[in-house]
Amino acid sequence: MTALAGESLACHDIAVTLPGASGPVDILRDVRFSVARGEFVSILGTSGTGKTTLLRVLGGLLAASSGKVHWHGVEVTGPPVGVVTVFQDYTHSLLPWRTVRRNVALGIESQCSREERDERVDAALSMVGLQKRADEYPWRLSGGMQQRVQIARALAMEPQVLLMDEPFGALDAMTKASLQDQMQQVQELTGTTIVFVTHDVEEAVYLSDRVLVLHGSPANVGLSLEIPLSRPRHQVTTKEGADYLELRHRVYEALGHKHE
Ligand SMILES: Nc1ncnc2c1ncn2[C@@H]1O[C@H](COP(=O)(O)OP(=O)(O)OP(=O)(O)O)[C@@H](O)[C@H]1O
Repeated sequence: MTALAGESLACHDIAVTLPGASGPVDILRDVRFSVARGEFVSILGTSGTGKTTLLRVLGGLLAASSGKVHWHGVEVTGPPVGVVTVFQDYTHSLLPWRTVRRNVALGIESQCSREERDERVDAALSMVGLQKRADEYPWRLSGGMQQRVQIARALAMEPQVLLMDEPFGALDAMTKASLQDQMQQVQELTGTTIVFVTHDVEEAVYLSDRVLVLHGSPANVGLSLEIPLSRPRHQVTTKEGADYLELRHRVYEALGHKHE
């Protein structure tokens, strides 16, 4: 199958059934959508709807029970080169005996010369504002900084697609807002396609070009909503706009929160 022009990832009728305590459980059914190159797509849904499961299928970390994922028109049968996943749990993904710099280098060590590796690590650290902490150990850094190290590691791999599973879920509101803005800048600079799982409606509307809401059991895409807010976006002014509030309202409704 050839990819449509500008298409990056595409899900064709994905279904996932997983073993449950009392037999197989259908988690996802008839999930179909595509993500354009350079697009920022968020996936929302109530707890347990299958967001992480869908992200794992997209990243080739879990095989769908039926249906296919295509990456530039080629079927995904394992983690594709160029598609990198960032998880919420930064504490377990950083190696405490390696400095920040050497943690960031982890994914590219065997792939490039020392000079190129150093250049890519420096560029990634600068994108997340951590150049000055490069020679420290990650356990000396705050939670937000540790998550930035994990993101820098993914960026050093120069991915075409970043799959992010609630990357800011464990952070306080101020740190989260600052990382959201850093992600906006990184995407503007690199043109990376981002698929972003979150529980946070405000975060999804603020960051995305499109929001997908999973619903039902088994779940499929209940809402696919374009977010045509101008960029760059601003934490205060964007969120005060009537268009932002209307989009946020529609996402809440799709999640089942009705205003009486
Ligand atoms: N390895 C597994 N084996 C069996 N069932 C699983 C497995 N992983 C997830 N599940 C089940 O699949 C369903 C969807 O889980 P998933 O983690 O994808 O949901 P989610 O929308 O990401 O949830 P949350 O928002 O709470 O993180 C849940 O019912 C979960 O119990």
